[in-house]
Amino acid sequence: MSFVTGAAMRSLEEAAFARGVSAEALMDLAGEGIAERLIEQFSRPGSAIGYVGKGNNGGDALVALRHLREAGWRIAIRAAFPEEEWGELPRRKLRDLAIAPEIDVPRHKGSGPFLLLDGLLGIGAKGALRGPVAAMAEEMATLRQNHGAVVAAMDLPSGLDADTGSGEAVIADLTLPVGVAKMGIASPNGVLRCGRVVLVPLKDLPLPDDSFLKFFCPEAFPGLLEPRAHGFHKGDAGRAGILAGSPGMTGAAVICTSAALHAGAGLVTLHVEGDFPPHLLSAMPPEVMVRPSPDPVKEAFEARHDALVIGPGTGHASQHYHASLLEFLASDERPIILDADALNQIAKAGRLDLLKSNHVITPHPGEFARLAPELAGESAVTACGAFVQKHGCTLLLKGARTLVAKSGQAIRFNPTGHAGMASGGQGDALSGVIGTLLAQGAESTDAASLGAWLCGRAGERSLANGPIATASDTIRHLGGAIDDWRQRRR
Ligand SMILES: NC(=O)C1=CN([C@@H]2O[C@H](COP(=O)(O)OP(=O)(O)OC[C@H]3O[C@@H](n4cnc5c(N)ncnc54)[C@H](O)[C@@H]3O)[C@@H](O)[C@H]2O)[C@@H](O)CC1
Ligand SMILES: [K+]
Repeated sequence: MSFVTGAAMRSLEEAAFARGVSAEALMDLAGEGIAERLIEQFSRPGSAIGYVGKGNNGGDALVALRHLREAGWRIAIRAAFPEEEWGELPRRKLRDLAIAPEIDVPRHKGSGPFLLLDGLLGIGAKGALRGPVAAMAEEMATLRQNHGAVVAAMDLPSGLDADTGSGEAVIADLTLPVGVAKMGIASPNGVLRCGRVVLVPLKDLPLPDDSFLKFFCPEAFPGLLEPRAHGFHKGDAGRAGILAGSPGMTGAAVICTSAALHAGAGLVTLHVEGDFPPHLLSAMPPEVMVRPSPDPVKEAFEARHDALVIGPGTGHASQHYHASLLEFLASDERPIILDADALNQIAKAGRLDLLKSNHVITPHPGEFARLAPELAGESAVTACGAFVQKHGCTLLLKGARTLVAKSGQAIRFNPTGHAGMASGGQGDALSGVIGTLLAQGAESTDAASLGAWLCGRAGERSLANGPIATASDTIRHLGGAIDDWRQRRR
């Protein structure tokens, strides 16, 4: 599913109108879809306040409020303008609700979540927020900052340019793009202001599939992660060989192997140097086969693994380990994921020529800067595109929103995950999951983007227990994330 510009979105709507779909029907679908998604995000109803401007974006918020009220939420409206100045459609939606906008700043009464629906501006936003719209945006920001309110943006955070993503827009916790994600959401400023992005597909809107940037979600990529046949055996589930951990960084090996197991690998083997502390080996999941050796890299490459994961926590391994890694990489054609210290070694040795189409690399921005210093200052989307034009591997660039790129394919934007996951170990878990998917035969960009989606979703599932998700939390919730993908839960 492509990202679109504001103008392309208007054309899609026009095409739907030409087929006889009414603007009101689209708005009703949008508002209902938004409410459904919001209800899924919270374990119980609370208070929801719709902040509405004059345009159709406010109409989306009003329809969503009606559905939230039916689901047991207390609702209220704050309007930036008197009703006489509103467009025809939002006025109709206000009449359906049969309540009047509040005069004063509302307070959160009762229990449950305190939700603000940002329906001030959508793709009709032009320039900086001004007048009463700016004042309402300020009010939402204060309630978010000081009163624990959660801001959910209808279509876009108000004031965000749909195409460029520029603008001192509302900062949302959750953005619900209507029909198709708008380009601005993937911009650096968009990523900072949108929070989690939960797409609301509209069945009456044809979905374009032609852009250089795609939104990675279950509807758009059917067929990945199919349920297992009854006769499935561990050989079908993939043999993952893992080169991870070194003295002082043994936890990376525990996390990476656990994640590989919980993602469904049939057999997981960890290859480590012989001086790996034995008491730490005992911290390893019992299902993992641990192979200490004077030459673990050689052993890993010579074993019958379907895929290799290389690099989490290997920074303190021996010189020989690093040197033989570069040597074996040059000739092995198996799917291999290269993370963390493996990437640092490649950058240090200036051996980017080793990166081939069977490799998935998963740098964070610091590691990426070491691999491609010439791309410093470029946006993540531009940098990914430029990098894969030069190198044949699949690139997964971590960040507030992870991107996956490979030459000749559209760049994929992963919408899952949240800032509470910003901690050491999450990358080790991600590489274990991707390693499993590669070992099971997934194509490299599918393995990388699905790995990112699953880990992000697992972290989101952990939000039920608080705002921080450690790598162990992510691993614990991987099974639920797999269910979510299969059941197309967003
Ligand atoms: N067109 C349709 O059929 C549908 C539209 N939908 C929703 O409608 C939105 C677009 O609606 P509209 O085209 O009515 O536009 P908006 O609701 O985005 O806003 C337009 C209004 O905002 C004012 N405005 C623009 N920039 C401003 C700024 N910087 N500061 C203060 N005021 C500003 C304009 O004067 C205009 O009155 C979409 O983003 C989506 O949420 C959905 O309901 C689906 C169907
Ligand atoms: K909005």
